Amino acid sequence: MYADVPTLMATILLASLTMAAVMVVVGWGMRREGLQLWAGGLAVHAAGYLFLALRGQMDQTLSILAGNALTSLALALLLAAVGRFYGAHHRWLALMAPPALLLVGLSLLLENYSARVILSGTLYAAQAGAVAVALYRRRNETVGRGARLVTAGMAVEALLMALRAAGAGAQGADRLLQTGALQTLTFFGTFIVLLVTSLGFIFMTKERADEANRLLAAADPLTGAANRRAIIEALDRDIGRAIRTREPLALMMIDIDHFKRVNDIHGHLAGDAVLRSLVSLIRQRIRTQDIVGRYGGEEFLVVLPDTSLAGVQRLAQDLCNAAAAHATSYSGQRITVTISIGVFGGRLEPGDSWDLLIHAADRALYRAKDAGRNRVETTPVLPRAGTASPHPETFPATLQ
Ligand SMILES: Nc1nc2c(ncn2[C@@H]2O[C@H](COP(=O)(O)OP(=O)(O)OP(=O)(O)O)[C@@H](O)[C@H]2O)c(=O)[nH]1
Repeated sequence: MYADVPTLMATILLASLTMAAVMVVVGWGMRREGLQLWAGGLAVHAAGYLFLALRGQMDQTLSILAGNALTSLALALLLAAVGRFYGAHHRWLALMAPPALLLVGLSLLLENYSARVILSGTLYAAQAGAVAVALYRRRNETVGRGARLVTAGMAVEALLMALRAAGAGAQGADRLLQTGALQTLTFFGTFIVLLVTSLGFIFMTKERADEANRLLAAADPLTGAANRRAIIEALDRDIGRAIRTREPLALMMIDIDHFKRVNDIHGHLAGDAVLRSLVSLIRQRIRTQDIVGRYGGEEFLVVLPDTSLAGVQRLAQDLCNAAAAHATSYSGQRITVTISIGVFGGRLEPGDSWDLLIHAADRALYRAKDAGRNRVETTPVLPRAGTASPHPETFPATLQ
């Protein structure tokens, strides 16, 4: 099936304009996400196709030069949009080099159709490939599937354009301008890529906003640690994994000693600063897979997957010493506190639940307080038998 080229061009033009309009609406007020740049790229793409489609009804040189330079500029804007999404600084000179190069090259090759297709196809392929590579490099920083759509779409576009250039090189014929299998393939391909990548980019911004909201909802606003619900959910999830893998799991319950005095002597805001600096002290010492969460006022939980009792004991003692040696500066005052830590560490069995672990760590903490504070107490034992639910009020709705 060979399709009529002007019809295909008009379809791409309309699709570009429609997607640009959709992005302007979706991205209103989100300038930093790059949606506006992507929409600008689509609008420029539409303008490029208008010049290309009007060949025969306008000056041919203008149609060729403007049509191709604008198409290349559109791809440069898409690359800029991806850069903006990741907060990178634009290197406008490098971005504008391909359209400028194309403009100069095509002016010199006006009489040679296949050379023009080879040049433009090669440059478009490089530009689309650059977008795919930029996204692929940042794959670990990206949440969701939107970026994968854009990466795949741009890789396909690069391939199509390379094919187009190679086809022109092989055929060396003016046939490409008319309807032909390759021509139809590249136009249909570009049409699909345009829709897939634009939707993918919208998903990217949406997924990132969702992730930011999710993190915000899971964080304790004062300290930035996971909030009570989030830390219990993390503990519950890691318990399930530890039971499956038979790896040990550890839990620390950390409580600031005589914290009431800090508030009474230095004020509540100074107390808040102490809480924040304790969390950063903990964070400096734990691994990336460990999670710290605020369980209550001045009580924190740290969940440590794949950690033995001996390992967590060393870490807890180190934390205890570090906290005692640390002073929080707050409006000219230097506030020192000590902490007590109750630790559970060991292997779990099917049926063990998060409230058992919290109960075990809580009991150890109680012993640490009882033994004079500023110390670590550990237990490898869970209060399994006859302990129905020591903290029934702490069940988050999602875990019931
Ligand atoms: N500044 C501040 N204080 C808090 C916050 N949440 C709870 N607190 C205070 O933490 C203190 C906890 O006091 P207690 O439970 O008596 O315990 P403690 O004084 O630390 O004594 P021990 O735990 O027995 O060593 C109370 O004074 C609470 O007001 C908070 O977000 N900010």
